Amino acid sequence: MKFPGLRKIKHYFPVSQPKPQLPSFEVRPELDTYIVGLDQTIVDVVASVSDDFLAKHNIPKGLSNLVEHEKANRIYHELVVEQAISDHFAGGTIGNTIHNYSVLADDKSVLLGVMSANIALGSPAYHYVCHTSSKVDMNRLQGVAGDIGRGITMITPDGERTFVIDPSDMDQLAPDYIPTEIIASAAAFVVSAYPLRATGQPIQQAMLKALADASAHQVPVVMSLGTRHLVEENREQILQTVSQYVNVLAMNELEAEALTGFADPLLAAEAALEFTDMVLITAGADGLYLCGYTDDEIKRESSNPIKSASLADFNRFEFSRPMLRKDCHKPLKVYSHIDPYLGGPERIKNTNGAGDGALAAILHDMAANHYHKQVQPLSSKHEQAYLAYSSFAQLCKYANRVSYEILVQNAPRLSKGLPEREDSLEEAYWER
Ligand SMILES: Nc1ncnc2c1ncn2[C@@H]1O[C@H](COP(=O)(O)OP(=O)(O)OP(=O)(O)O)[C@@H](O)[C@H]1O
Ligand SMILES: Nc1nc2c(ncn2[C@@H]2O[C@H](CO)[C@@H](O)[C@H]2O)c(=O)[nH]1
Repeated sequence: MKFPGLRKIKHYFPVSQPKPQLPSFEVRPELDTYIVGLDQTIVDVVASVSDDFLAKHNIPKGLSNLVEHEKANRIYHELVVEQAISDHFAGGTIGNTIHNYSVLADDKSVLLGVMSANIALGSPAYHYVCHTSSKVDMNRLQGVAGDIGRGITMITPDGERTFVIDPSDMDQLAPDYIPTEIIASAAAFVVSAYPLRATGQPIQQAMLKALADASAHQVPVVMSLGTRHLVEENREQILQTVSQYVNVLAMNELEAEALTGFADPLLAAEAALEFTDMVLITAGADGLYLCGYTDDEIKRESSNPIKSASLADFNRFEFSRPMLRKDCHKPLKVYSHIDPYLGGPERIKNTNGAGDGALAAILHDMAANHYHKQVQPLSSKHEQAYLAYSSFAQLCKYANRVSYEILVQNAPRLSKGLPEREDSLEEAYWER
């Protein structure tokens, strides 16, 4: 476990102690710190297209559109003929998130989903496996006869990405392949709302089983919302699932509006905190917001400039550490916001996965807290039951930094961790 982007070290974080056992790629619940993600396994087929191409095929821009196999095939072959396809990347919003977690934390994660039982060279499954970190444990995947999903990722000249999803066998994950004992010892369980649109498919039951397992074992549940029209079309079901199971909700500002009715991210976060414990809202060129709860008795005042927007002085207590609402004697809502790192890259060719990257950073910090608590249970860092190692403000810095890295490398999965020298983000970030 690498330390998640540090300020000045005040607490001992034992990362250099050698592990007593021989290393193993398979997760060992009693020994390892890891997170578990459940996803529809998807390979992203990346192509450059014009806005006219989207209009011609009647594809709403910026969204993830589930289409029937015939239509996806027609579009795919047209792109092949036009030589518009530039790459195949492993994708899936949670696959990306846990891969990025494993790269950032330099530690293990477990992927639950399906995989083609026989992988042919150049097949979607082949590309998926080639582009996934070896620290992502794929031993728990369910083998299927057909292909994993194919997500045609169309990048328009403005850098926006639009998906056409051809599911193939990606929704065949059965509840029998949910390993309760692995989820029970995880530092967090992460899932997206996408399976909720796979009506009548086995993955819905599998997801419910995993959510129930995580809740039963007090494993924090993290959910990302996916795409705006998914939220519009399944709003009631999502609200019910979030209220029942979810501790950390991640979404962009469009999804937040579809869920809460508020276009303003702070008001959307305030509303969402009525049914979950922490909210990450990414807002493109406006940066990101992280909001949640702390106990009024241990709140910490920010030394950053105090900002007002739709809520007055909203970031006043952003130096507090997040807690579950149920663990606070007197819950206080805390809000933090950050502008894009260095104002964002000079030129953005592809925004795909920037939000997933931010969530991976939050998960790293949550897992670091879990790790630290296991090895330093008497540390003052654990006098209260905190959800993360760092403060809201520090989490924002880290998440924002990771999103930037995804944007500059034009791919949703990190190929390497953040530069060592930036393990102290403070100097590198704030003084430029
Ligand atoms: N145009 C931009 N300029 C500067 N920073 C940006 C821009 N777009 C995105 N970012 C950075 O990336 C983060 C996440 O971006 P965004 O809100 O687009 O995520 P998203 O829509 O959830 O993405 P995805 O679903 O593809 O993962 C932002 O919070 C910001 O830090
Ligand atoms: N699981 C899942 N991921 C998706 C879907 N549509 C787009 N994505 C992924 O979202 C990622 C970007 O956030 C891409 O890498 C896509 O593969 C979907 O329907 N299900």
